Amino acid sequence: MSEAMTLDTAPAPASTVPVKIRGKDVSVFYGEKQALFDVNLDIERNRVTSLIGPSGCGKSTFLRCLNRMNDTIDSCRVTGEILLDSDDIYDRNIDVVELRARVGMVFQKPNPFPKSIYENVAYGPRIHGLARTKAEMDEVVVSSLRRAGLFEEVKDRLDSPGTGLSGGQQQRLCIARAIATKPEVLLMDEPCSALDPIATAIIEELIDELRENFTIVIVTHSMQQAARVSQKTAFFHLGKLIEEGVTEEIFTNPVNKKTQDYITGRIG
Ligand SMILES: Nc1ncnc2c1ncn2[C@@H]1O[C@H](COP(=O)(O)OP(=O)(O)OP(=O)(O)O)[C@@H](O)[C@H]1O
Repeated sequence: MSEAMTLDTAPAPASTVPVKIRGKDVSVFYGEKQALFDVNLDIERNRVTSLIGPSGCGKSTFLRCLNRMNDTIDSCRVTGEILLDSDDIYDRNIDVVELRARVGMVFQKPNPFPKSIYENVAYGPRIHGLARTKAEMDEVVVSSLRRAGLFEEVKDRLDSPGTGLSGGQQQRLCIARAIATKPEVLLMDEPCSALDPIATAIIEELIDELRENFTIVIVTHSMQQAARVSQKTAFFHLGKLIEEGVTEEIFTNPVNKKTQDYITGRIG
């Protein structure tokens, strides 16, 4: 990766890609402690956006705001506005279960259910009523496994436990499970941190293919990974969004000194 070169380059032209999620003045508090400060960030449709920054800067907190996973933390309070297309996802009338079907999530550690490979993928479509017959469900399961790049490896053992797969296969199973409900957005919280380099490379390739059909937001500690997989990058520091823009610009021509310090390893 190139080192930051200058600090005085003109900003990139405004993007014309449609916005899928718009975060406006998003602040997050855990009890008295404020973890995010007035974050304004647009997530573009069918792009991969990386959230980067030092440990504790609020990347995962922001990611979890996007499908209201923070609702599961009692002390957590979110202010500001997050629009998914034109829907305010914090509106009282929003059905959170439906929201999480539209905005799926893949976690750091692969976490298949203690069920068969088939059932791991069929679970979401079943509870959301997305398949009426066994044939329809088979089709959803097979196509989700295919899209997750796992079908060929598991097609002869769909009834075996998902937990019996390798770590990288389990993570692809979790991706298949997440995309089986046909979400519009896929959130990935350090999806490769528990994987070896080969499994990581497979997931990174998959992310690139998936963006054709999904909008993806990924939290990563690896700047190399952000540079490889994302078209947009947002840099957070101490709960503030410091800088965001085209990935290549962020890594070669950051405007802010803190971004430059982070990408050149002086902070972090
Ligand atoms: N459940 C929680 N309760 C209280 N404080 C929390 C909770 N989750 C996160 N925080 C705090 O909020 C801040 C942001 O944390 P967050 O996990 O979003 O950062 P991060 O950038 O994703 O960090 P990392 O890269 O280490 O995962 C930190 O100070 C953290 O201690």
